[in-house]
Amino acid sequence: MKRTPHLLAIQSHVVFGHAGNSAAVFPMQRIGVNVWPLNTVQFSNHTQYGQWAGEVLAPEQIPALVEGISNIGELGHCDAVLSGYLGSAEQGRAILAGVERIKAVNPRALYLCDPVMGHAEKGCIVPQEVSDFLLEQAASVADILCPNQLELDSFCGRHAQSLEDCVAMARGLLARGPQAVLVKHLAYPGRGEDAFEMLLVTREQSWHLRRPLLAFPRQPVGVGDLTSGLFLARVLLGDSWLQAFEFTAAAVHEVLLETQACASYELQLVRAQDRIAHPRVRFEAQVLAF
Ligand SMILES: Nc1ncnc2c1ncn2[C@@H]1O[C@H](COP(=O)(O)OP(=O)(O)O)[C@@H](O)[C@H]1O
Ligand SMILES: Cc1ncc(COP(=O)(O)O)c(C=O)c1O
Ligand SMILES: [Mg+2]
Repeated sequence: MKRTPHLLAIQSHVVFGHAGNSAAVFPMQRIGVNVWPLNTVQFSNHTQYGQWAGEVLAPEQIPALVEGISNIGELGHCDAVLSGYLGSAEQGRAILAGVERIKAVNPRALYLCDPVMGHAEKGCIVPQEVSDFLLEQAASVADILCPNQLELDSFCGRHAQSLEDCVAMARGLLARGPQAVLVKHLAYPGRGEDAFEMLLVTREQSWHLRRPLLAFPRQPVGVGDLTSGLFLARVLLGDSWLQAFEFTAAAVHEVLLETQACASYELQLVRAQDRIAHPRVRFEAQVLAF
């Protein structure tokens, strides 16, 4: 029997709705991964509501919790670490120490970093020191980086001019150490207006994928977290980079279709659960020549 992978997911938790772990944990479990959620913050709701209650986890809790898992002899079973929304840069440094510790007992373990940097206009609020930490420290430790366009641009210190430029920028990130860069959402000048585009760049190949752009009165939050979580889960389940990319695009699209059909601002993960596990749609990624 195939072993069920184990994944330590370190990102935000919201009591109401879906962002961070509250967007990623259930879908990853639903497709067959044992998830160990470690919540960097516990907020009442995601920050794009403009107000929230709750607390940031004290950074010393991260090594303490990793130590606790080590003490019961389970740390070596961790196949991957995922990090997303961070409450502080100190939390980020504690995560990197945890990743180092896990890799020492399981050198095959992967680290996926979703460099959530915030989007002031959209109301996603992340402290500046967190962005600095992601740029200066996390990118070189990650095996997989999952920026959106804004985060890719921040990493490179300039705005992408074209799709080819996005590939070049992602290759620049690969040069820092990661094996794969998944750009969850492209927004370069001159792109088509009718599609939602994604990009996957590895050392060997680059792929571009289009899925339909859906209209929402308010853009749902947590789509990025759902995307990075499903991508890592599928890689752990044995998919190639390309298979994981195409599956993720299809499963996320299914969630958005369900969310749109319910006219909901929050992702409809429970209602879409069977469609997450067995997407009805399929999007084929195209190999890029450049
Ligand atoms: N198919 C789609 N149609 C329309 N909007 C989408 C679709 N897929 C994702 N989105 C939206 O696109 C945005 C992606 O945000 P972006 O900043 O690129 O990544 P992240 O979710 O990591 O913040 C989100 O607002 C999400 O709700
Ligand atoms: C608490 C929290 N976590 C995570 C996110 C990131 O969500 P997304 O996947 O849309 O980037 C947000 C965005 O507002 C948030 O408020
Ligand atoms: Mg994001």
